[in-house]
Amino acid sequence: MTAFEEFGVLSELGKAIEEMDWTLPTDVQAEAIPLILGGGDVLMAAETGSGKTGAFCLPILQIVWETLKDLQEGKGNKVIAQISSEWTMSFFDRTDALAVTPDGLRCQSRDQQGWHGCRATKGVHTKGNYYYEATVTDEGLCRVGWSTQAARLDLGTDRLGFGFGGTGKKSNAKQFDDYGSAFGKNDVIGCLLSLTNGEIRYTKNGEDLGVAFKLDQSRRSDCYFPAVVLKNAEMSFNFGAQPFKHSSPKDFIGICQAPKEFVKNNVITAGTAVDSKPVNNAPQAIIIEPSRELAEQTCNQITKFKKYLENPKVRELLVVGGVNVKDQINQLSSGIDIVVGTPGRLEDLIQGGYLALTHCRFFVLDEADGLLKAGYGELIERLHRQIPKITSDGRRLQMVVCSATLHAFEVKKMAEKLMHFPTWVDLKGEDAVPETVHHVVVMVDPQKDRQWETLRRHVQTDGVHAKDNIRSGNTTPETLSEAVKILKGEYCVRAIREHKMDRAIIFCRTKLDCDNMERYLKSFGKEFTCVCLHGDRKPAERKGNLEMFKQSQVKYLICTDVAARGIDISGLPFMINITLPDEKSNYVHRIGRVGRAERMGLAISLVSSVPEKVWYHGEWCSSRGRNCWNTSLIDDRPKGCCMWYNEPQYLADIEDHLNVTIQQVEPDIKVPSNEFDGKVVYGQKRTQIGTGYQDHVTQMAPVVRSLQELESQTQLYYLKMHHNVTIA
Ligand SMILES: Nc1ncnc2c1ncn2[C@@H]1O[C@H](COP(=O)(O)OP(=O)(O)OP(=O)(O)O)[C@@H](O)[C@H]1O
Repeated sequence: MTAFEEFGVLSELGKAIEEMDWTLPTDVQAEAIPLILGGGDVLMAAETGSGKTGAFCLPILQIVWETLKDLQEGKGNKVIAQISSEWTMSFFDRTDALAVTPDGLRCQSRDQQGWHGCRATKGVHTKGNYYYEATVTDEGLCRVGWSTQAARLDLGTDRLGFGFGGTGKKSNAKQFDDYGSAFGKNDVIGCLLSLTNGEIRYTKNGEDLGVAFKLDQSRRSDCYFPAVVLKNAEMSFNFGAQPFKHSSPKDFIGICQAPKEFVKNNVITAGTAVDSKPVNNAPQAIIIEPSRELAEQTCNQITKFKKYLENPKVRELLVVGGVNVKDQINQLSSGIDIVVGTPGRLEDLIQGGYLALTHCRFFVLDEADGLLKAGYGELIERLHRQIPKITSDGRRLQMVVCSATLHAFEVKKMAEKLMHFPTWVDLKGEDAVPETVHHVVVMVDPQKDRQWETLRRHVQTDGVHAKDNIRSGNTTPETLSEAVKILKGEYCVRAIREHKMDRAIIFCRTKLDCDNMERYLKSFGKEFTCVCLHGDRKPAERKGNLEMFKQSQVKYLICTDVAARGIDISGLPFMINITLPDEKSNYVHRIGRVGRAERMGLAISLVSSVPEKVWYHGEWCSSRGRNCWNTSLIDDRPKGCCMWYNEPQYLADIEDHLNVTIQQVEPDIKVPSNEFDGKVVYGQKRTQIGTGYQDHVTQMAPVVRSLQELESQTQLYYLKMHHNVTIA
């Protein structure tokens, strides 16, 4: 049995994992896998390269496969049997996109296009006057009332259903007539059925709205069930088990007190109800990733894990922008179980009706803080609203949210709003850098280092100073800023040579900086082979370039923050930050491209000691940077597209956030590795794995000894005081 199987992972998955040389689960995997398998919502905060992808992909893949297997064996609907002795809304007599909470007393549908309905587990017949309350708990369209078992779930659209809607209309047999007044959020609608008089009436916040319907004589012996239909709305129900908000009108009793002989159970129960069979374009899991590269990487990981999961096969699909959408639509319609994608394309397919959320039971936000900071919060909420909170086979939607920098305000707010009693898997309690990453900064000071005045070959700069009249010899902020840009190119080459970097990822601030750096490195010929990865490169080129770098066909990958998160290049030894990111969490992600999976890595950040003028194209820039030469500052009038970048401030912010002082090295970029780990070979597995247990024991021994002595003294005192024992 593999170590993973001990955590409840299927042996088929264990076999695939073994082939990948994963002998032991990482800490985050050991904690998160059982939680997800157990049905919980999880917030997973763990350092870069600690194996978070496996921690959510493995249990999800397992549950998806087990569900498919159950269906194949005809056990699909077995999952829950609703407690039949209670009056609740039915988990079974409902349409797919309507969710019922586990207590059966709240219904929700987040489909904005269609109506979705549900009936109660019991109904009344023959005799008596009955009352229940329905409260609007969220904005949207609702219709509530009574229907027979044979009525359509779209209440009020046939002769057997009687509804009162939020727009102030009553409806039966598709006839909508004015009645009472409109109602909305927080209004309490009382639904009254008098079988004695053959009448249906309603109250709104306790006020009687009068008779709404008279039941035909021929229909009086039917059994009537509380019923609701919702369009992007939510209602809660009280059948009388709790005190009513407005006491039931005279001669009416709470429906849950109806005498047994006048009550019938809803015949649609587990086993006969809504089919939980998969619908082709309705996957069981949706995983959202912030970049195409990361989505592809996660999807590939699933493909590797499922190698031995046979009969049925789990079908995964990558849904990202920049690729032919028709192929994705075709694959969706031919059947899919797990979808991994970027937010924009996912939403396009969902809104177009090509991807349905009705069977989704896992909603995963990888790099969640990044998604939220990139402005996808609303999109995430929109999708979450459309996913039924209880799936068609009666299981609760599970949300998994992860990142190496999950300790962000936005994440906590979102978790409170969308997640269901989530468990934090948080090994450090704050954003942290793995011990395998040796990160240092080099100050680039153009006043001390005047090489820039004489360098014959240097990197082409970004042109922000085109109109700034810069000259060597003068010391204007503009000249020093230009000098920094030139020096940074030089320092980058120096870092590469000093550490004999044959593989490194180099982060620049802008796409233009990347292009310039690429040209500069290429100017050295074969010594520095490199490729570029940023948002202006075509998808095929991006993919090809990343692959070339992964396969070591080129030495350097030059990229913007598009590659900061998640990208996993095995054993990558070095990274260079040409400029620090202004978003502190991205520092953690960028340097986390090295030092992954227990291998050592060196991250060098170049930090300008003087302000550096840089491009900053906001929404006011009509071309969003392409061929924009507006070198005025953003504070100028008219507004320009440049700003002064204060790197020492960003460095201080990062140090403050991580609660560390980052080691500074001299401009010769010699890194004293002894302070880190004298025997370090970047790119290799760390020599001292684990907690340094032996050292630990030696350190702790005297403390344990003195504790033991204290304990023994205490016991002696106790015996002396209470039993008057004299001990020699
Ligand atoms: N149990 C394991 N044993 C050995 N290697 C593992 C194990 N789990 C994951 N890995 C490897 O560790 C590397 C990092 O994993 P992964 O990409 O999931 O990290 P992550 O925590 O998602 O990092 P990031 O925060 O940067 O996205 C991968 O190459 C993966 O194959």
